[in-house]
Amino acid sequence: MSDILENLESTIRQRRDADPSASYVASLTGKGRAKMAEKLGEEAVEAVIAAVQDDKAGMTGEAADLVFHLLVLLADMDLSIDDVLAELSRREGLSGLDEKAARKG
Ligand SMILES: N=c1c2ncn([C@@H]3O[C@H](COP(=O)(O)OP(=O)(O)OP(=O)(O)O)[C@@H](O)[C@H]3O)c2ncn1[C@@H]1O[C@H](COP(=O)(O)O)[C@@H](O)[C@H]1O
Repeated sequence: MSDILENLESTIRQRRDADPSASYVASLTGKGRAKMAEKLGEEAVEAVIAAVQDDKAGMTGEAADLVFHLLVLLADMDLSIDDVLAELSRREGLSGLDEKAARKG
């Protein structure tokens, strides 16, 4: 699974400087970080709608769009999926409820 994410991350990094008329990644990158963030938000809303409608096929597609646009934004911030996986690994075994309680003191 993470091979697919790593390959996609590598493709996105290569495509950032491609011809925007031939590459969606290059075209979106050229529009700037605010536009990338806006697209991520749009895809998140579309995923929310698919979830509320219990549309499993729609959700699969929207989740893929969401992950793709997240990777585009991470690349723009010079972050990688490995950074995110390291953070998830750090949290492994720590209950979200315990973490919330610790934050609230
Ligand atoms: N995984 C994806 C991927 N998922 C979604 N998308 C594109 O993301 C866009 C999503 O935008 P919307 O659904 O909002 O559609 P839209 O209305 O056309 O978009 P806007 O006009 O609002 O920007 C669509 O154009 C999709 O085709 C993707 N584009 C590219 N990839 C991967 O990135 C690689 C490089 O792509 P290029 O940079 O285009 O060569 C590809 O080989 C794929 O592996």
